[in-house]
Amino acid sequence: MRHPPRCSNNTCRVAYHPLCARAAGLCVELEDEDRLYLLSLDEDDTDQCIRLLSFCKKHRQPSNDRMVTDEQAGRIPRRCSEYIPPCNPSGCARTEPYNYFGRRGRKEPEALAAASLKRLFVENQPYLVGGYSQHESSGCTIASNGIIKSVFSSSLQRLKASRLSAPNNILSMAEKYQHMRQTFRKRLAFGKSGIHGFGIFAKHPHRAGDMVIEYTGELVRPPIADRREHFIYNSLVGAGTYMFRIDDKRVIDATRAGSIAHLINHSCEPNCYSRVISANGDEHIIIFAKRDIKRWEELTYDYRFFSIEEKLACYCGFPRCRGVVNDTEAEEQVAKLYAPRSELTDWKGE
Ligand SMILES: C[S@@+](CC[C@H](N)C(=O)[O-])C[C@H]1O[C@@H](n2cnc3c(N)ncnc32)[C@H](O)[C@@H]1O
Repeated sequence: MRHPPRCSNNTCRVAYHPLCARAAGLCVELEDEDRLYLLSLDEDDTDQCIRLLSFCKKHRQPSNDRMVTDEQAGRIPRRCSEYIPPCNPSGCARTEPYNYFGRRGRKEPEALAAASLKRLFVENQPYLVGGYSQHESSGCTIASNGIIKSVFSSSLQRLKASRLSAPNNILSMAEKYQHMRQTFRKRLAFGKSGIHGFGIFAKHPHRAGDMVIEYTGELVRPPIADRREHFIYNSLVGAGTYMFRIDDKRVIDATRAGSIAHLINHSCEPNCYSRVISANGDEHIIIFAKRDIKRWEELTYDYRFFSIEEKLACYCGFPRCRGVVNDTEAEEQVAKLYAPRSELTDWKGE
């Protein structure tokens, strides 16, 4: 993810670190947010670039300013001082919780604040592939030892049928991986989510089993991830946590580096799922389509958040929402073996 290194005002040369800018309360927002609901990734850009506008203290301005100069949208250009904001039922637009009316599910500010506090504890977990398993539509078999076998018959047919059909020679998981990397900018966009903050949306329909995007970032050990969460990012990033736990020894930190996959929100009825796969000798966290996904659907997967003690309220708003992001089933299993320290007594022997 690349952020603007300096003030978006054309004449200004003030530069700052994007996370510091956010912490300092500088305006950091989507370009042309008023006109575009979703921002497409620049297809020619070789970086995975999220285009955000930010302004230094001097040029910081209400977001209405861009409405003022938005000639393309057919509005009459006016001076900022002449702009009168529309009436807001609660009296002041700035008191509204973010995207209040656009949210699905529960939206109480207290619940949002609680979720924000608990974000520290959220870690996505992929499904680790054990033994041999074959996803219905992926057309490939992944072995636990990392050897990938291609199932030639169905893979090619399905890829051809897909809207963004892959070249005919794509057969193996490694080749599908390459294809996914080459096409994700054309297939995905990010924008404001009805669930939380920003989310990722499908610009094209996807089919069940399609490799959608890789979750990339910095590979760190859990103690480092914990330290970063508690001491660094908590004060700098307001949106959520971007840690993805692969296993007990490895965590992907996508806070400062990585793909836009870190913007995919959780849902209790997700249209995607995560898997660790081996391709080209390396392991990768891949987000796969769980079912057919329509154009402009928001991508979601089950975070499988695990914590016996913490509950994180879920806002996915789907009928079968568990109410929490937690993996309640897994937690129940472990809870049977779990006892708080206070209830533990010394082993006396028999
Ligand atoms: C990896 S971020 C997802 C992107 C996030 N929407 C953003 O704008 O940065 C994970 C954070 O998003 C929030 N989140 C994602 N899905 C959620 C859901 N279904 N309900 C509540 N909060 C959610 C949580 O705060 C979580 O810590």
